[in-house]
Amino acid sequence: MTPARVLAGPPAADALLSDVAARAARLPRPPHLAMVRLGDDPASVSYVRGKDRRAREVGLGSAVYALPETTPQAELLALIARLNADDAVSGILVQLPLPAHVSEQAVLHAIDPRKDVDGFHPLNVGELWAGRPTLIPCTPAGILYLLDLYGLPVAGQRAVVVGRSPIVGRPTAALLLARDATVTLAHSRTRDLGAVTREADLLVVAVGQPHLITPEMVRPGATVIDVGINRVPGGPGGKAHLTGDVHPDVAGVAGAITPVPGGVGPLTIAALLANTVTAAEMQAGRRVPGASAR
Ligand SMILES: NC(=O)C1=CN([C@@H]2O[C@H](COP(=O)(O)OP(=O)(O)OC[C@H]3O[C@@H](n4cnc5c(N)ncnc54)[C@H](OP(=O)(O)O)[C@@H]3O)[C@@H](O)[C@H]2O)C=CC1
Ligand SMILES: Nc1nc(=O)c2c([nH]1)NC[C@@H]1CN(c3ccc(C(=O)N[C@@H](CCC(=O)O)C(=O)O)cc3)C=[N+]21
Repeated sequence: MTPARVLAGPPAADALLSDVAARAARLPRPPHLAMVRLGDDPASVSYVRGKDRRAREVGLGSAVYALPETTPQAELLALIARLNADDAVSGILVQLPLPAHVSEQAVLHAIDPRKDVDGFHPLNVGELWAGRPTLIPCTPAGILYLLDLYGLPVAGQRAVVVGRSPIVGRPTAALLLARDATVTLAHSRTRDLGAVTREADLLVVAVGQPHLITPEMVRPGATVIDVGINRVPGGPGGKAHLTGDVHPDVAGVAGAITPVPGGVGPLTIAALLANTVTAAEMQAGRRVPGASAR
């Protein structure tokens, strides 16, 4: 079989970001993204830095609130309340995971749903599952953008999503359903995972286990989206390197596949900035919530 087509993320992200920049330039003032992170987890620091840099590159305002790991929940909620009330702030992102003394649920409920550029507020989650998406979680939005850009069909496809987290698996399943795929959502309690994944025309894997998906679990010709980002030892010079949830040999079976790194990750960031512009457009009265996304 011919090796799978590689669905490269960076060119797709650039295409989305050029549209983001054009939409931002049409607004009366630049959309502004406020990002909050607690503590100094190296991955979080690096992701937030990447988002901040890309935001500026496309003409968005951006500010990072780097708070100590020990910040009390009440203080974090007070900051969110200030950002909610500030008309100059279009979008708010609180980087996850949060330290154990802070309730993720309390924080996500506190963000104004119209500024919720992660799409994690229960109001936006509900709209997504009702098929009326407004601010869509960034990784699922990025995956759909990637599929559309590479001309891969979604409607009518048998889609299997492995992983049911609130930030990736669940909203991806909801979005694929809104786009008329026939969706199965698999997880750690799924019996005979391989039998389920082999049914997929479109397989999305968001688990966090290196090389969980092996070639015999994939239907020949399927499209495989590898969301996993795992840091494993044994990279060049003995350093850790990044690898996905999908075994590299799957490229010999699949019809199309996303690499890690350089696949879904860059689209996640681009989708966040697209959401920031969407939020700013809604706040400027230029867009009706619910009239988007499909
Ligand atoms: N590229 C990007 O932009 C992003 C990448 N990621 C990466 O994606 C991966 C997943 O992240 P996230 O969703 O936050 O992870 P979570 O740990 O929150 O969720 C993992 C999910 O995988 C399921 N799972 C665990 N083991 C198995 C198994 N053996 N078989 C089937 N399902 C299993 C779990 O099932 P159960 O619910 O039953 O426990 C759970 O639903 C990570 O590697 C993360 O780094 C995350 C966000 C963005
Ligand atoms: N509130 C919140 N919103 C998020 O969207 C969110 C979050 N919290 N917490 C953590 C996860 C993870 N995430 C990624 C974003 C970009 C890359 C990315 O750009 N990855 C590059 C490589 C990056 C590297 O080299 O480490 C790539 O795949 O090519 C990865 C992962 C967003 N998340």
